[in-house]
Amino acid sequence: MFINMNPKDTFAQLGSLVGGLMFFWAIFQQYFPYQLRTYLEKYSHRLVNYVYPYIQVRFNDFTGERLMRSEAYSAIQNYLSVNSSMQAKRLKADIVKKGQSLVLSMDDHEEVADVFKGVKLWWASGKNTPKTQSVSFFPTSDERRYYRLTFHKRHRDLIIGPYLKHVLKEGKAIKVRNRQRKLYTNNGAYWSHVVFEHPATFQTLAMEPEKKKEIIDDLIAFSQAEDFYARIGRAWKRGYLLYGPPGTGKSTMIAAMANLLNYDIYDLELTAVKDNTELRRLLIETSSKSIIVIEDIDCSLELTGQRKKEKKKEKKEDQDQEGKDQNKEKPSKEDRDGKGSQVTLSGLLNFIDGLWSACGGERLIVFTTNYKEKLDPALIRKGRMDKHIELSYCGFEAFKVLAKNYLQVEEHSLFPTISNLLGDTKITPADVAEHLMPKTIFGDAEISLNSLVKGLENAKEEEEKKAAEEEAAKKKELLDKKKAEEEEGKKTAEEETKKKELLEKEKSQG
Ligand SMILES: Nc1ncnc2c1ncn2[C@@H]1O[C@H](COP(=O)(O)OP(=O)(O)OP(=O)(O)O)[C@@H](O)[C@H]1O
Ligand SMILES: [Mg+2]
Repeated sequence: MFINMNPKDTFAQLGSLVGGLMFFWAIFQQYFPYQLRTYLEKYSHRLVNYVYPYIQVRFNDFTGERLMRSEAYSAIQNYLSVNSSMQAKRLKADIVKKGQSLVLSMDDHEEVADVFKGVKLWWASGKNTPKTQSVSFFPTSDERRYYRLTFHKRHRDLIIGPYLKHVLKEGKAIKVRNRQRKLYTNNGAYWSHVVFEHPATFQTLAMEPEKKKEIIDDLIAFSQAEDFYARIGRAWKRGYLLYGPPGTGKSTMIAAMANLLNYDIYDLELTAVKDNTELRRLLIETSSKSIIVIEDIDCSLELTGQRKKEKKKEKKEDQDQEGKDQNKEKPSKEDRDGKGSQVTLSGLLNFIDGLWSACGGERLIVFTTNYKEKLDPALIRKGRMDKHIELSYCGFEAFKVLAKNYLQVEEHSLFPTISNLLGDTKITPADVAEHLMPKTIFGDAEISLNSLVKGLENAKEEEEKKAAEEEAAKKKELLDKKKAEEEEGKKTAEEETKKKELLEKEKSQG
């Protein structure tokens, strides 16, 4: 009768046989005296347990008196989505990420099998419909769903312990992967968010392949290092400093990081934060699996007291020095509306090191700047900013990534010329990308590459002109200095002779 059935089903059949017998008992129960009845019930349960060596665990979708949605139920639902879509015949589909993807789960009264460390077990879905008088073809809100896990009692320790832990962890991870990610920005002391849908990935990011691989490996190692951080007693966070000229891909890299790790982004505008207390409050509100970004840290952190004065002086000197250089000073909010943030460097440092990071884990902190040398060394020391990544002008390897992405071209006769020109010129990936944008509706690669060559030649010419001008200015400066020195020497010599003459005159008179 039970040939070709899995052992659990065989026992289930046996179980229903025993159940049937018990049903008949129930009918006759009424006619038996009470004591005899309880005696029989006790032994019938023992008999069932003896014949049916499987354990069942039930996970309801709502738990507690106030009927809270069970976290375990939704984790199990996510965990079973892969098995369900392969094994179950009747499935339920749900849309996540605002219509971007479908998640399948098994329909009511379906069963799927799973294997853990060589042990087979079964998950069945079911629902309890409340006993009501009225008959309805539509689902009622009182329906309670559940998952029932069945396994052999000799695997009790393995399933109750490691297996269920594994199910919950995996289920939560799948949920995180399926969730709609968010980009948070602070409006004063409060975060507001929009859906984060930046298409940048590390594949589309133009930079040398080895450097890119190193960063990806570092990020993945971090995201999987929960146990390691717990073991060494450090908060699970990591700081990145991205520095380089404007248009070299700092912001693009942050988006690629978020897309790689499936993290949310908190874009913190420091100049809009009133003081350290507000800063702390904002940071405590950030969730785990997120990147906290402070862009242009050199511009946004206005320091109070002595440091502020020093910084202003420094800024002025730097501006004098850089002159017409492509200086991209952004006015701070203080400059814009006359009342500024009181956030101090020490407040910021406390936030990076501080206890706030103990609540929840998995956070990246990313600072970007165009001028790394302007930053206070305390801010960027190891342990605070663990990894310093320079994003620089476009080299040939980075160009090849852009050519492949923008033009779908991996080889071209113009490549050697472009390679030479890139070696001699400082051009940002943003400028290269602009040349590679399709110029016609057909997106002719030849036209784009020629435009780039022309752009590079112009840039080279300008750089040479600038260098020649600088050289001439330097020469002139040297000449002027020499002239001034000569004149100074002449002046002192004249004064000396005058003094001598005066002395001699005094002597002859005396
Ligand atoms: N390395 C790169 N790879 C791919 N695209 C890039 C890269 N760098 C720049 N771009 C392109 O140039 C544009 C500007 O880049 P991005 O905003 O990332 O620069 P940034 O370094 O953050 O500049 P800023 O210092 O002004 O904030 C992006 O939209 C992107 O398309
Ligand atoms: Mg940027």
